[in-house]
Amino acid sequence: MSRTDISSAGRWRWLSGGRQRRQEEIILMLLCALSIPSILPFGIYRLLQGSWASAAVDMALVSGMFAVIVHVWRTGRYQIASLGVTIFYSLGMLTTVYLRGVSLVYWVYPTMIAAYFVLRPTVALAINSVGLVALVGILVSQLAVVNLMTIVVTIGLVNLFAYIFAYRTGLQNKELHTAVELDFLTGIGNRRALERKLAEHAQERRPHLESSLLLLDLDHFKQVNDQYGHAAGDKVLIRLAELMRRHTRSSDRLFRYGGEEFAIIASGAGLSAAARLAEGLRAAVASATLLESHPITISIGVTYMNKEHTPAEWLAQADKMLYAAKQDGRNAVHVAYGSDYAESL
Ligand SMILES: Nc1nc2c(ncn2[C@@H]2O[C@H](COP(=O)(O)OP(=O)(O)OP(=O)(O)O)[C@@H](O)[C@H]2O)c(=O)[nH]1
Repeated sequence: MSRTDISSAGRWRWLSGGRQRRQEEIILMLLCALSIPSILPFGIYRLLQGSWASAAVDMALVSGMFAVIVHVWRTGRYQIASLGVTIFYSLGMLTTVYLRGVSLVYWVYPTMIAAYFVLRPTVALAINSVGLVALVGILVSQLAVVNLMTIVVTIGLVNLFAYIFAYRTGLQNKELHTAVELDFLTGIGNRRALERKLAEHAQERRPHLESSLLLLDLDHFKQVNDQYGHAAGDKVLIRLAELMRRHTRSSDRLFRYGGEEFAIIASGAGLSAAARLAEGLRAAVASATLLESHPITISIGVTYMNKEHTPAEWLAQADKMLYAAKQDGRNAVHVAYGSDYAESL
């Protein structure tokens, strides 16, 4: 885990129950948690007034929010819960307006905006549009056309602005994520991207999606820098990344995780396929001209990403193999076979 990840995880630790949680989970739980004190007093007030139907709607909303918090807290699953909360909230809001009339239409605005916090903008817009049509159906007999139009136009504008804001924020987040995870020199993933991909694979529940990890290191790269200069060294790094791209599948993920250290997550590759890929890469680099008048070679350590082990253990195992390849005289591939690993050549 990078230092930034550790510090942001620390910031949310009190909310996460000691577990690392996605931002979406926390937003959904916070939204539900804030809804409870916002709705509960009205539910109690209506109970005291004897407005049983309205009180029942309020109490159902409060109980629903509480159930969602418990579900997301325990399972970490937020996608279906987000959709469920939005639909549940919208139905509650419509029922309240139906039961108590137009004076409660103010609840429509925060309810609809909340949808953009927990759902993709297009899904939120679709649900809110259906909600708006239903609202018009409820209010059409109670209001003059001009008043109904005012409500429709203001709700429409609130949705339009919320949609544009959510869409732009999503786009910026995506761009930021891409930029933060790219190696500026070679254009492949950086260490942060590698750590995220390893963590994702560790959490992947489908057992047939196996992968292997290759760690590659340029041999005697210091000599290249010392003899030809840093710019020539940079050119070698760029050319090596290009060669790696050509020799891997589009589903494989490439990273520069250190100065002259690269990694590949070979998707769908068991240990034998990964060993063949590593050997092919080693031979391709040895026979390519990455630097004119100077032979360039790489050493590679390979390990199977066994789900019984952690990302840190995969990295340590591959690093051990890389070290062994260096000890073996370099320009070599070492593969972690043994009882710990699922496959052998
Ligand atoms: N040009 C360039 N050089 C880099 C970059 N990052 C690290 N290096 C160089 O990579 C070299 C790594 O040297 P060492 O760790 O001694 O490894 P080595 O010379 O490759 O030796 P072995 O790994 O043992 O084969 C150093 O000279 C670093 O300056 C970079 O971004 N560009």
